[in-house]
Amino acid sequence: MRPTKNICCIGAGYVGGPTMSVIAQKNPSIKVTCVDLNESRIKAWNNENLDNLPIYEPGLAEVVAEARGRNLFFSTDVDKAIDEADMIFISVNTPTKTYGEGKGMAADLKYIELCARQIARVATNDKIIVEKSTLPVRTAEAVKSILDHTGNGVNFQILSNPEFLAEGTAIQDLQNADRVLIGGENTEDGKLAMQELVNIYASWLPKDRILTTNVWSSELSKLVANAFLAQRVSSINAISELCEVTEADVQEVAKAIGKDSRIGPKFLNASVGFGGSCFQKDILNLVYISKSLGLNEVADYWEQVIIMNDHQKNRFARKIVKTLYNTVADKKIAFLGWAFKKDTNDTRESAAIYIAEKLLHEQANITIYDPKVKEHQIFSDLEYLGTLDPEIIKQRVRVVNDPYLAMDQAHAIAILTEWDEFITYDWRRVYDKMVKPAFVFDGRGITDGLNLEKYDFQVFRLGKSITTNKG
Ligand SMILES: NC(=O)c1ccc[n+]([C@@H]2O[C@H](COP(=O)([O-])OP(=O)(O)OC[C@H]3O[C@@H](n4cnc5c(N)ncnc54)[C@H](O)[C@@H]3O)[C@@H](O)[C@H]2O)c1
Ligand SMILES: O=c1ccn([C@@H]2O[C@H](COP(=O)(O)OP(=O)(O)O[C@H]3O[C@H](CO)[C@@H](O)[C@H](O)[C@H]3O)[C@@H](O)[C@H]2O)c(=O)[nH]1
Repeated sequence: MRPTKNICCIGAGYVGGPTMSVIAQKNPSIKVTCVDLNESRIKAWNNENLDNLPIYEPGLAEVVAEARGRNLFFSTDVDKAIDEADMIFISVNTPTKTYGEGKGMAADLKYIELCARQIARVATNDKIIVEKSTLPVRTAEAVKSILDHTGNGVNFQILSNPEFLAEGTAIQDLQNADRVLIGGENTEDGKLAMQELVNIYASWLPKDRILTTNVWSSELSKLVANAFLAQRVSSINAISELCEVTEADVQEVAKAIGKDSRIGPKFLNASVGFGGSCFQKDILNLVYISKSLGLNEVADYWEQVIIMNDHQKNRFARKIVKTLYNTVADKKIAFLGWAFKKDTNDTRESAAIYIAEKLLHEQANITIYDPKVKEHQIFSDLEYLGTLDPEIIKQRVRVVNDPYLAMDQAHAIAILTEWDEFITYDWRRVYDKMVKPAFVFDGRGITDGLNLEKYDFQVFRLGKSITTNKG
């Protein structure tokens, strides 16, 4: 097996872009080419102005500035990059299927299959293929079958190397990963291929954080990691509802249980619901796999994590309507935040989209401010739902660049993303300009330290009963 001098990554998205940037930064002697069919995305990756990269991630621009043009390249010439590469990462999207068998549950593997067929068609020498995308367990079998039966007598080794970075902290997560997981075949060639990939990560990570397993354990571990993380959020969200009716405070409960080292303090923030492109998709995939294998109790167990998440979003929207005297019709509701979490411009599956949908069905007017999400993205998220009349969206939704403008003359504020800047606002000024009584619905648990009640706000924070300065 020849040493890896040339890497190609198919898919320059939220994973491919940052991951290849860090691999290139840490391995200056390896040429890394990230390719994508999406021309505007590649153009943005090549933009001179680093503020215009297609993805916002703290620290990403600095890494790209260091490696781009040295040993990091972005291109739309997929065939050329495949042909030149010793190792090919597949980092394309694997969304939930929207058609046919498994619709709404299974992962759509059409992009993966297209990549495998393209590699098989173009490759003229042996290559290591790395599954970077999140895939159902045993996908490597299908990839191998396509490569082996339509190839040109070329040998392929398939590795599974799922990515665990979280958006908003991608660069930090990549540079200081808790672990890297590499699954491969237990054969001579399989072990050599795994070693090639271990070497790449070992240029910056301690060896004991690089785990090697069989392919199936690696593929399945990715789905399981996300299922466990999301389960913690749904668990604490379930408790938040119980807190609201018992005068317990979910933040105090989370702190108390998190001190137990067996439970740990992370991922216990009650919220308006988890979003992002991964949790829901990957759990649905796990549920689908379990059902397909006849493991109905296993499927039901994990499905409950999603059911609780949907419930949390619904009840937050209902709480707003109920508190505003059972009607939000023609009232102005200010949204602080649209991204699914702070420090990202990604809005996929963001809870804010679903809260807006419900309030628009109640004929509310919504004014949205998010420090990183662009107006066209917000409108496209709402139109994509397919449940709202486009005319209604146009009439009732406004996106503004100034948070004070968003909150001016609002009946209520809904905090839907935990952006740090929200707690720095002049809340006295906000209060003075709002319709009274002025309500704040905190879906992210960030307002406690602000003591908004002192300005006479009526505050609902998930997991705590409504509070006013009168107690
Ligand atoms: N977003 C995350 O935080 C994250 C973290 C870990 C794992 N993952 C997984 O990584 C995978 C990619 O996720 P993402 O968020 O980067 O998706 P993305 O949609 O941002 O990027 C995927 C890119 O692949 C490109 N693409 C698709 N088919 C192609 C082809 N045949 N040739 C060239 N380019 C092609 C698309 O144009 C797109 O730009 C998914 O399986 C996801 O589950 C995502
Ligand atoms: O205590 C918490 C923690 C998270 N969330 C929400 O959960 C969602 C997901 O957050 P996070 O996991 O931080 O971001 P992702 O980028 O979706 O990352 C997850 O999904 C990725 C894609 O598979 C994995 O690689 C990561 O390890 C995994 O954390 C967001 O809406 C968060 O606001 C909460 O509501 N409460």
